[in-house]
Amino acid sequence: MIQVQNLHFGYRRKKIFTGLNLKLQAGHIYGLLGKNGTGKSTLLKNMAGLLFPQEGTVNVLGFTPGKRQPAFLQDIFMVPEEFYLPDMPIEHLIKYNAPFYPKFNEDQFNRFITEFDIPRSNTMQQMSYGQKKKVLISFGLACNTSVLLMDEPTNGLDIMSKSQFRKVIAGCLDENKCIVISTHQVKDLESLIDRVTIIDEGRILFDQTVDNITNRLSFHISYDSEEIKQALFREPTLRGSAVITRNTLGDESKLDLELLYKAIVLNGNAIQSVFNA
Ligand SMILES: Nc1ncnc2c1ncn2[C@@H]1O[C@H](COP(=O)(O)OP(=O)(O)OP(=O)(O)O)[C@@H](O)[C@H]1O
Repeated sequence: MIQVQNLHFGYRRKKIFTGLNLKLQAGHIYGLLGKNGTGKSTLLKNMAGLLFPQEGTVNVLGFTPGKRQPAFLQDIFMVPEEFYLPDMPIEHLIKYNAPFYPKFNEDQFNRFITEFDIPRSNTMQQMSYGQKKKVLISFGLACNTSVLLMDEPTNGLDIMSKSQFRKVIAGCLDENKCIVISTHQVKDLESLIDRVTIIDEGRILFDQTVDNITNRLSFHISYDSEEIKQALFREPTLRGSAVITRNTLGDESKLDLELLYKAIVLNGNAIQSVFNA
């Protein structure tokens, strides 16, 4: 569905990607993680046709995004980290934008707006940043595009909205859609994503399905000093140590995405060795 091959991209003299490869399939929610400035937004923009590869190719739904063909644009939606919505009521926003998306479903949009508790009578200027963001997310979801890219979607959302966000996203995925979410708010995504992709210094540092991760690794709190010492990664907590160990007993532990991220950044070889074995 999305194939990035040998992507080279940079801003003026600053190289961001020098040969990045990535393949994303339909039916999945991908969590794109990486430190500040590593190129997550840049990658999403290359996929959306907002930036163009300097070398290599990006193929999305069989299209070259940079050509910005109408058939491509009507089947992809990006919720950017920074956005501007013109000052108008929600009805006008729909009236002027929905026609670009043939699969837009107004009933669905209204349902999301209600679930997100958006004051319908307000114009965009009368809404808070979080409320505007929820309008944009609702619109993006209701467009029912095959590809949905979201850059830091939960930034600015309150606690209740974050859990509603997880609920609506999970309800929107089907086997024909691919959702890519770039975020630092890993806790917001933990129960939602089914593949973790970490980029670092222009390359893919880690790319595994959540099933594969929890099959091979166990995430738990340990009080056993020997186990803590042998762990692939450990972090002291107020009660025992949070550890990542090899899942030799077929445990079904819950992925701790923040711990995994730290482990890969700080002790990547140990974690990678489990997957390369
Ligand atoms: N328009 C631009 N002109 C020049 N440099 C840019 C531009 N946009 C981004 N950059 C630089 O490119 C690098 C990658 O930026 P990008 O926004 O893709 O990173 P990111 O991983 O999304 O970061 P964050 O997690 O902070 O959102 C950064 O070092 C940034 O300073």
